[in-house]
Amino acid sequence: MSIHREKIDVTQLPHHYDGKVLLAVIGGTGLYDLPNLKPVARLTISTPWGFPSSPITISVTDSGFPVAFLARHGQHHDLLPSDVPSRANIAALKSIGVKSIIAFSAVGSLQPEIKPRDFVVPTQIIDRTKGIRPSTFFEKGFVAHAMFGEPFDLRLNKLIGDTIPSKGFLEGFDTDATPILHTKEHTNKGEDLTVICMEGPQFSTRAESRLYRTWGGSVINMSVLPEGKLAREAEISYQMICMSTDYDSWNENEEPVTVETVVGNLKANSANACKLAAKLIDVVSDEFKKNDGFGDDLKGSMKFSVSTSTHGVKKELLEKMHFLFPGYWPVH
Ligand SMILES: CSC[C@H]1O[C@H](OP(=O)(O)O)[C@H](O)[C@@H]1O
Ligand SMILES: Nc1ncnc2[nH]cnc12
Repeated sequence: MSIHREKIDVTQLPHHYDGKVLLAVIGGTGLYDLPNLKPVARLTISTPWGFPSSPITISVTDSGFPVAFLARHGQHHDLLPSDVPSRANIAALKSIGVKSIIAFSAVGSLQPEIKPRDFVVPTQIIDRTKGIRPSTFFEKGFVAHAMFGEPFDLRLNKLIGDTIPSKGFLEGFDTDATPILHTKEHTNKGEDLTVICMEGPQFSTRAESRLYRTWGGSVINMSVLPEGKLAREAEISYQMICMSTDYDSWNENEEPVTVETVVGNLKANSANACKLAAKLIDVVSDEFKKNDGFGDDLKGSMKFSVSTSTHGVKKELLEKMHFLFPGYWPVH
């Protein structure tokens, strides 16, 4: 994929895009656009759960494959982790046809071998949020329970691990950093890589950080939940790519993490993050082009995960759910 150097004023782009967009990238702290792609539309989408964090930019790869991009904390990073409108974000992406999401996140490392500027493809999550974030599309009157034992899409996870080399994936790139891509199968001896999701916005105490290490935590952030849960409910395959920016607070020999450290490493590593994002988009778009059901593993899963008899559900609730699942449950 070549770098798209021509600067385009995204505010002047069309506000509609004809056609489905199968892949989305959610950008976290430090990743507010996809500079390697050509933007072709910018959508403002209203959902029954409000507006997303930012307009959704549709860009195309050199081969014309469209990718949606959403900035999790807003274009100017004005949303706290607890205030990210994750339901609107996921619902808006679903409404334009998205089947797979690659979500980027800046994380603290809980393990010495995960160095600042390394990337991690996690396989498990521990929830340390405080229950203040809306974390389901369902509500009183319409009850459903999604599977979440494997919180990330294992097919997407394996595809990334198998096609992007753990070392040297940035070869030839203008950087003095030599990051590693940590994956369960290729660098972690088949052991899960676990992301702890805390509420924030304050960072962890040393005691908390040490506790998470005893729990088997690999990295820590404030954003994989409820995003991952909502993607699961929306039947969208979801994988987070973590970029390590600091050693959190567990290491007695180092100062506890500050935003300065996080932002310093993000800035120094942003070209690497963009390069990795571009590679991942190419790999996933090739998979979609095979047209063999990639991204469809969850299709239909929520239809049969509902506990409430749909005859008893209020019309307004069913209509709201039809934004996500058109045609699933008939409105009587
Ligand atoms: C600025 S450090 C804490 C902040 O960074 C991470 O954001 P994201 O996951 O969106 O990259 C972390 O989760 C916190 O929200
Ligand atoms: N140490 C940390 N804790 C939580 N979120 C983070 N994002 C980046 N570093 C982090």
